[in-house]
Amino acid sequence: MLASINDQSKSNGNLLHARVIKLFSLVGASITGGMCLLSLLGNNNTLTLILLVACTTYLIALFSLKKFNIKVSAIIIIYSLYLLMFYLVFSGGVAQTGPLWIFIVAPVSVYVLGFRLGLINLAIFLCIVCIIMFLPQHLVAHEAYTPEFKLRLILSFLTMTFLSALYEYSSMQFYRNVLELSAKYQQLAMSDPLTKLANRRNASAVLQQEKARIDRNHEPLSVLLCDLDHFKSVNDKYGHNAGDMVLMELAKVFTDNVRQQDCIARWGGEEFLVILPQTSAEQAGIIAEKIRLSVQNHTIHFLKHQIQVTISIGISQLTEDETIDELINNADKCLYQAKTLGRNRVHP
Ligand SMILES: Nc1nc2c(ncn2[C@@H]2O[C@H](COP(=O)(O)OP(=O)(O)OP(=O)(O)O)[C@@H](O)[C@H]2O)c(=O)[nH]1
Repeated sequence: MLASINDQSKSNGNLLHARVIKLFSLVGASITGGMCLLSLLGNNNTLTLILLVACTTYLIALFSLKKFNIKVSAIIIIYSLYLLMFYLVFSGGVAQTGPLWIFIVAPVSVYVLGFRLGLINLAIFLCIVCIIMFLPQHLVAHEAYTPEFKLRLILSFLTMTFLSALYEYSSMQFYRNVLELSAKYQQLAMSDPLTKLANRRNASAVLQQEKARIDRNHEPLSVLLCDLDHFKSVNDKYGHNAGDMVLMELAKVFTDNVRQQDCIARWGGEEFLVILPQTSAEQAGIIAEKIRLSVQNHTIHFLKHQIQVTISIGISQLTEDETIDELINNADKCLYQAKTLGRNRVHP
């Protein structure tokens, strides 16, 4: 149950990520589309063609977000953006303004690729930009920038990268803290503070889930309702702290005697509910007897006292047309029978 709540938080995060990537693609397509028209009017054919390709690529990224997944769109956005920037630095764009656009690469990279991968990609990106700018003209003819311009471009790009990484890192930490905190509060809301077992609310949710499951696969499900015998006298004789200790120890005994897939809950004060999926009443009887004997043979040490307790157990198996309330009521009736027949026993 807790895992599913955490999964839900993560899928909400993914949904937000998908929305932002969608926005990036839309903004990218609109800007490159607009710039494409401007360069067409300015008769710059090569730039027009490149911007048209970029605009189409962003539209493909937007489309692939609906058809495929976020990762494909993210890769398309980032690497097409890099290629466009390399071209703008190489050609100088319009009146040497091309390199100004490289500043958008830093925040987009760390957001889309994440902190680590984003930084690695930015380092490689900057190296390639430097190679383009410092490439000797006699090797490949490209836009020539003054040394001052190149130095300032690199320094301001590094500053932008640092700020973007810092922002991404702090929002990552914040997101992690929120996830941890929400898991902690969910844990508190679903478990019993004394025994750390599932609480009644949690057990009810598990029962509803199991009911929905067996309505489909028709597998048996049984419950054991266990109640401590004469627990009041334990409290009266040894004190309330000793009583608490008994409850905590019993929680361990229960846990040691059931399978991983079973759920043990503190149903009430000194009442425990064991939910046994894929278990018939007959099989549940064997488990109940095992638990009863383990409790009987277990000695609880509290200060200088050695406390021994017993439990009574009522068993009920869920039938096809039965509700969860009816299942628990039946188990309660069996438990009552076990108590009237002398306690320290399993019924039926
Ligand atoms: N120490 C402690 N005692 C609790 C807790 N919750 C319930 N109890 C006690 O459990 C006792 C239950 O008493 P009863 O309902 O009379 O039942 P019983 O003495 O176990 O007798 P039978 O069930 O008839 O065998 C009460 O004394 C409650 O105070 C708890 O969290 N800690």
